[in-house]
Amino acid sequence: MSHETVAVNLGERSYEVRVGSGLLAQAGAHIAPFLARPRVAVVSDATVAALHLGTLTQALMAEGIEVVSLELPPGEGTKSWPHLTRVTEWLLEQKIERRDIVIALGGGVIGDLVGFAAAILRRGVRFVQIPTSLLAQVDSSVGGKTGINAPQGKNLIGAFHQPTQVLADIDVLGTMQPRDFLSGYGEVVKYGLLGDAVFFDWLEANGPALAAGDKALRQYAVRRSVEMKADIVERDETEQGDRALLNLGHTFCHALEAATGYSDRLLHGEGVAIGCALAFDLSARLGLCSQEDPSRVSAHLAAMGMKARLRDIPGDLPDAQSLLDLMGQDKKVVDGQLRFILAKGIGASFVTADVPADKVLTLLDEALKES
Ligand SMILES: O=C(O)C(=O)C[C@@H](O)[C@H](O)[C@H](O)COP(=O)(O)O
Repeated sequence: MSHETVAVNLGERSYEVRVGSGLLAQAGAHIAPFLARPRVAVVSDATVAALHLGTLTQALMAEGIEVVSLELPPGEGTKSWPHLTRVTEWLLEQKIERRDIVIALGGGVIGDLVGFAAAILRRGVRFVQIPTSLLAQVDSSVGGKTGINAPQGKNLIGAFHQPTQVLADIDVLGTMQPRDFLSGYGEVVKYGLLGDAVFFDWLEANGPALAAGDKALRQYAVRRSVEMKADIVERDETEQGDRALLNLGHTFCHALEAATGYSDRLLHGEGVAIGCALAFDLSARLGLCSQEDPSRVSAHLAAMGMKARLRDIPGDLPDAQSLLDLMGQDKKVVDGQLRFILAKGIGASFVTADVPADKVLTLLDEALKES
């Protein structure tokens, strides 16, 4: 089966992201060249393990690789200290050495948690990402942001630790629930909005067919998203500047996720999509882009059947000031000053600290009152 390769060029931390059909069933052949001895540890969640761990195990064993595996509970609650402790102590019990490879098989939660465990185990072991959700394939498996959540906010504890390889098998997206798939699509839209207007045009034309299951369109969307992420990460691996562009929509999203208790009320990619719509609304209000741009963003999200406005989040939300206070824990805050990703148009985002708090408050207040 054919696959495409996107290189992430980071000197001695460089690696490839392979995108295509049938990669899971060939994982042994892809991973074997990196192994110092024929043994790997796989960490997954119970839902993903039931669907894909058997295929992965067979693929590894076919190459003579011994497999030990651990299954964790699915859900955002797993990105926490207790499960980090469990993973790291299990890897130590399995005598995983520095030159071994740990495999993260799952969505963003498993990738972030296992990547962080790999970063701190014996001061750093290598790991391979096998992302099984759209969100993980286009975003969280690439770029080396690993970590867990804190009561104070999402992803507040973590490390930069690049994977050794990423295997994004398009076929596994076929087992995703539609809501989870569309949540991942929120991150795909983000790439068009932040830096590639032509890609956003393409998504407007092809998004519905892609969501309906067209594999060639899915492969293109994943590959293009990964290319864009790789390009930004190569320029700024540790988010000193440009990498913050990948946070388009996330300042609002992180506050909304905290306000909804990281629950089923709002999935991460849904929050990113709503956050992107709010960032474009704010940009238009500040006179940075035309009023047509936020309308186009909301129209595309609505056409995809996605949440696009605050009113689409079920249940009550806190008031505008409380949401603004939640944004205060954002990792982009410098000297207590919030930084936003705003846009001069579709595909033309930039990072700025020059956003009056009263404009954000008014925007949120009005959005909360929409019915
Ligand atoms: O990789 C990055 O850099 C990103 O910001 C990508 C985001 O889409 C991703 O959701 C990330 O986990 C959020 O990062 P955070 O630093 O705001 O927690």
